[in-house]
Amino acid sequence: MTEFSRVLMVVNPISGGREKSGLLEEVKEILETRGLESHTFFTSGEGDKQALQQEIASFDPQRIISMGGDGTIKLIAEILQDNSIPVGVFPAGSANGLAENLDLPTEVPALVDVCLGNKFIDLDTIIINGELCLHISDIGLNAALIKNYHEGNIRGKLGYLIQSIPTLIQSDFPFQFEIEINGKTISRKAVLIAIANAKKYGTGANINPNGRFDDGKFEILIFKEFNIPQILETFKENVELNEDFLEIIPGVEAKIRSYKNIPFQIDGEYRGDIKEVVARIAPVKMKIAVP
Ligand SMILES: Nc1ncnc2c1ncn2[C@@H]1O[C@H](COP(=O)(O)OP(=O)(O)OP(=O)(O)O)[C@@H](O)[C@H]1O
Repeated sequence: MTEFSRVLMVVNPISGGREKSGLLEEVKEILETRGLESHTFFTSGEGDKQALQQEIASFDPQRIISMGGDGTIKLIAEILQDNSIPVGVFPAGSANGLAENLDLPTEVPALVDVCLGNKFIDLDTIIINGELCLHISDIGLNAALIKNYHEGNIRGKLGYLIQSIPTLIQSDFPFQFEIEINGKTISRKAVLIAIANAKKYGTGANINPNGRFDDGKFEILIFKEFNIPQILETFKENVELNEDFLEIIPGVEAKIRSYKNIPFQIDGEYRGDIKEVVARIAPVKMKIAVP
């Protein structure tokens, strides 16, 4: 028996390039069978923050289900600003970076069970250059790949794969960085530096094997070389990465500087070529339903 009655579905109708009316009907039917009242809010891509804020204020949901990609979860997090309303995640985006880390079931009824269940994590959130980050942000080669992916025509993992070769040829890595963390300033040459709340990228690559997204910290991941065997290692269940490839520094506040403008991304969205990244753990946590 669920101890609440109002469920708000927040649906991005275009996420992942997938039509989802059938999926939505299936979920709504399950909610109805359980005697739950549901509303559906469709994002439009414009003015969503204000419109969703109004919907939450008027419907007063006790549970929210996000049906979209990381951008949709982020929209909800920006509005909630605390962990009072638990959020269930229905992965329906192009990469689903956060969901990849939650070990969610794939069958619809089982996923609805998780979204409505009583097991939660208090997800840390990071503010990076003034923007909320739930999952992973990075500067360097991966962000260059995301930039080229968004400029290309092919979506999904194949699109990333197709963009990887021109990205590698065009990019003049390694880049020179200066990193301020835990009261120290260090210099490093790296192909990319990530600020990670989670363990895995949306592609499934396990780049931060000891990371936890509810420990009040993030990890700075310094990838020092482009090493294909080590990259392939990140797709294994028990990852062993050597220090010549990856250096990991946990922290709550950090500044990363590059001597020239290089691509930067937050949660899979390219955010321009920049020279400085400032990150700090935010006081706000997000309550996410997990299996
Ligand atoms: N109805 C809509 N039409 C166009 N864009 C929309 C719509 N609803 C939301 N968006 C945009 O979709 C983005 C969020 O997408 P989301 O992360 O949910 O899915 P995604 O498939 O992973 O996205 P992307 O393919 O951009 O990575 C935001 O930029 C938002 O403004």
